Amino acid sequence: MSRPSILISDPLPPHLTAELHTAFDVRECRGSDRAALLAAVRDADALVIRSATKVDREVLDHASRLRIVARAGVGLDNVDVEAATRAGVMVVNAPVSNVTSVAELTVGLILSMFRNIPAASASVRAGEWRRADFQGSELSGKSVGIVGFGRIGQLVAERLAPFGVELLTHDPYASPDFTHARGVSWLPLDDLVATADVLTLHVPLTPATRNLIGERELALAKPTLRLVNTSRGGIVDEVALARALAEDRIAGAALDVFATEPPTGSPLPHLDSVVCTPHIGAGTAEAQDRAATTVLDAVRAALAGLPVDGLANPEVLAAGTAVTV
Ligand SMILES: NC(=O)C1=CN([C@@H]2O[C@H](COP(=O)(O)OP(=O)(O)OC[C@H]3O[C@@H](n4cnc5c(N)ncnc54)[C@H](O)[C@@H]3O)[C@@H](O)[C@H]2O)C=CC1
Ligand SMILES: O=C(O)CCC(=O)C(=O)O
Repeated sequence: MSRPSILISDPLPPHLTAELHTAFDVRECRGSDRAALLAAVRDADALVIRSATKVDREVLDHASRLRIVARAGVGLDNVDVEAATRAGVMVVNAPVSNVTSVAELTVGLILSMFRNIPAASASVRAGEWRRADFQGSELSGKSVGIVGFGRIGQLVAERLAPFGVELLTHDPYASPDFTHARGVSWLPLDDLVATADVLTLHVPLTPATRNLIGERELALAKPTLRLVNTSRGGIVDEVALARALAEDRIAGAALDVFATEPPTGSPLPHLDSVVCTPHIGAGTAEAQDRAATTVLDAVRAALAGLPVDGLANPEVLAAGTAVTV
């Protein structure tokens, strides 16, 4: 009998994938290369992805043997979970794997903006010594608005509290009692945007959150607002953001994520008031190890016909459509 086949289409830590080879036929491809993905997924019993692989109906249609899609990270916006469920394919992610890493990057990006760290560093590297040009502001005493009070939003609040900031949040699914118990005031989104000196986004990308921060919201902001996006590019209307920054209607933005990655052709990375990073919120050894361990355990269980913890679509198993290989 042939060994079950695992297709890995985004990079995972090699020291964790090496041991798979003893029990499985492990193949790799680049998920961003659509033709390669469609060809390779035909023989796959499990598909392991990160954010660069889009698993939509076309991929599922090419994958008649597929039992499980395992997303080594949090966001499932690149997986059509509904279509997978209809196809009887389990979907699993690693929801707590990178929370600390993203919260820490968020704090770093906020401080980078307040103290002009990237520009000051580039200037010294260029042989300059322009101290007066890099006068910044203290974070202490400022209002920080957290959009989305889930795992990452809550940890960002916890990490920022010692800086002496006023913590505010908007999350339609978190009650004011819940946020107040954690020292964070709950506000409607418009009030949050209008009050904040820092607005940091921690929501999933869904039809309801696409362009959550657009022209109308940015028009409510104070000119001192600094926006941080370590969630997903599509949550901010990038055209409206570029306009608000170019017209000095807000003070700055720090962006780890973009609507299209890499953001070829976008004016945002070229604006002096923008700090940007290439989607590295989860880019730490610890987070990558946690994410890979979680999803590879799920893959091993699924391919052995054992129960899989934390499925994003448990109804697949309830319907009895998952088949033991
Ligand atoms: N830059 C990176 O490398 C990473 C980015 N992410 C992104 O961060 C997102 C958030 O992650 P977690 O906090 O772990 O997810 P989570 O599911 O724990 O929290 C998301 C929160 O957003 C809230 N929410 C949903 N719709 C909202 C709306 N319209 N307005 C305000 N709040 C809303 C939910 O109620 C929930 O509390 C992920 O979905 C992912 O897209 C996650 C990990 C790494
Ligand atoms: O490492 C990755 O794939 C990106 C992490 C991410 O964006 C997520 O976990 O949602």
